[in-house]
Amino acid sequence: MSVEHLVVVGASLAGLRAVEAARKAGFDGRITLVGAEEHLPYDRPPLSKAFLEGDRLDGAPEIPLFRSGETFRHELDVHLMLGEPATALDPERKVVCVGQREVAYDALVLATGATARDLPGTQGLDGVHTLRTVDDAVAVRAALEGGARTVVVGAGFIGSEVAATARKRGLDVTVVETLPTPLQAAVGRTMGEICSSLHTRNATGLRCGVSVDSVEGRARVERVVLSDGSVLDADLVVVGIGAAPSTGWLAGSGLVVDDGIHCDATLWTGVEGVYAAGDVARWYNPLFDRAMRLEHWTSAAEQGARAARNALDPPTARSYSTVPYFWSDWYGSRIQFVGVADADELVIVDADPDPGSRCVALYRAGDAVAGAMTINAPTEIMKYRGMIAKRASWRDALSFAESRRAVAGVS
Ligand SMILES: Cc1cc2nc3c(=O)[nH]c(=O)nc-3n(C[C@H](O)[C@H](O)[C@H](O)COP(=O)(O)OP(=O)(O)OC[C@H]3O[C@@H](n4cnc5c(N)ncnc54)[C@H](O)[C@@H]3O)c2cc1C
Repeated sequence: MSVEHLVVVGASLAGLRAVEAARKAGFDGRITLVGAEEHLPYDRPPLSKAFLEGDRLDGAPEIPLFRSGETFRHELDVHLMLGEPATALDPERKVVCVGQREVAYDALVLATGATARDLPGTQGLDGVHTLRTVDDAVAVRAALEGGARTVVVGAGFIGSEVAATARKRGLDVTVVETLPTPLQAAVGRTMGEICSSLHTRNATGLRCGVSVDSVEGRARVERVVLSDGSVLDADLVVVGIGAAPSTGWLAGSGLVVDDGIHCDATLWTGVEGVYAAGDVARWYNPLFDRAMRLEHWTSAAEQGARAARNALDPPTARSYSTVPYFWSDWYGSRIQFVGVADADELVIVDADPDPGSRCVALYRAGDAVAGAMTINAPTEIMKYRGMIAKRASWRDALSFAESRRAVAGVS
């Protein structure tokens, strides 16, 4: 059956790319984009970076929108249903429920992303925030503008970026992390230690290997009590302890959901006409021969486009494979990572101890390069991404990295 109505649930990066790809592929049927937030699709990475720094005096930070409402309505010819979440999916009747309405589809792309995890016991306490949406970012930014003593819980990307921005504003900041180093889950312990030094060189307090016992205060947060008994005074607590895929509304739909919506290599859920993309999708990545769920900008964008094309024409569906890639900005340094960190060996090819200078590390799996991390070497990282995709040998990757070290050293 040919597709007359494409419905996309989740109006953010993956959902937007799905809509754009459908039109680019020449689809001239109806498209409906359903989004829980009232805002048009906007870009999340700036929310923990430039958006928190902004110095607009009118107190109205600009939302980093991808496209105007005009573009959605006229250029992309999309029917927008914003401000209300989809609450159920009935794949037998091919219907999505949004409030009291039923939206019938021929093809469906699920792009509902992820929701920030709360710190248990902090509900209802003013001054405690997660950072996932632009509304969260407005609240955090207002607190930073007020000069808050800031405690960040979790030294992952988002927590560390918030800490860097708060320090840039000259605020007193402490980051609390349960693991021995920041970013450990993503880049491993050794590279996590190098990331630690970015915090400590910038006078951010870093408390690793401890957890939060309680966050206390009357109506507002006043202090954070740690598992070693120490107490941090705080006006603002930003919780960056990860996100969970937004799948609750799919209960009873028959889709396989377990830490993400399970999909095959073509992003198909196994249910007729239903595909998934972005942070919510757990798909089989042929390049690594394993199922993955990524929370990275690049893969969310690419998956959105691929899922829509496949949903519109299942017989010609193509698989989506990728070398995972993310970046993060801390204190003016750009951290970039490609591939996977669970490797047999890590070699730090280049690590200059000076602040702001470059660092390059490679991860070996068997006799191939499986991952690479750089700090302040933006032109190099994509070379490693290409090598991982082509399954380049470890020897070749290492000799390339060494040759680049020589070049960087003399320039
Ligand atoms: C603060 C922040 C900084 C980041 N920085 C970086 C970075 O530097 N580098 C990087 O690689 N990645 C970064 N990321 C990750 C990147 O932004 C995400 O990977 C990307 O946004 C995922 O896009 P998505 O469309 O899959 O999901 P999301 O962006 O999470 O969007 C999902 C949308 O679906 C909506 N939704 C949820 N449930 C429903 C429902 N039932 N019905 C309708 N709508 C629903 C949500 O409200 C949301 O708008 C950052 C993320 C955040 C939050």
